[in-house]
Amino acid sequence: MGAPILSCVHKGVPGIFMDCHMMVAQPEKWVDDIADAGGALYCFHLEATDDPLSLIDKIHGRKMKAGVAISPDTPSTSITDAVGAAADMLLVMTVYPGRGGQKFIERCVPKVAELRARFPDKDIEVDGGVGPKTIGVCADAGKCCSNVIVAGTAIFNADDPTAVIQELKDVVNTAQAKLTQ
Ligand SMILES: O=C(CO)[C@H](O)[C@H](O)COP(=O)(O)O
Repeated sequence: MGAPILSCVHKGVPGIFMDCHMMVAQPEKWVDDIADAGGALYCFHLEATDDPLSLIDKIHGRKMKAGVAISPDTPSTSITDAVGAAADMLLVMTVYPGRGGQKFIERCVPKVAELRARFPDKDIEVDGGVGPKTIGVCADAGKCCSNVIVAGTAIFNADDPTAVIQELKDVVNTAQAKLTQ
């Protein structure tokens, strides 16, 4: 989806929070377009830039939140303490970027735990192959603790998408509640 579609969605759904995951080369180029289209969060891939801190500044300068994504083969330690502190959200991809419907890559899960240990107050998102069978390991307090979930196939292919959304939310909310006890 490009900026023109985002603009239409923004106009049609007032108040929508558009989390824009930019699987693009040269993510610096699209910040203004996405901001002008009403993007609320601009998430770029760490692998796609040489200067993540300047990019985060640029995103914040356009009044958007900044997300930093890592692909399955990128270690979580590539997100330095400075980058993690500057970002608003960290995204651990649990499939290779490119298309929906891929199998969840469980070996990526420990990266969520490592990031949660270093950045206890950040939003940490998982994206790729997440559904009722895999949500537990993504959300489970104490083991992993991602609090933002992207799910495509599990919802769009479900007989009852509303029920699946509720199930995913319930698992995350239960895990988050354990954390505050
Ligand atoms: O963009 C993606 C991969 O490039 C996402 O993983 C995808 O949109 C989520 O879909 P699914 O839940 O089917 O993995």
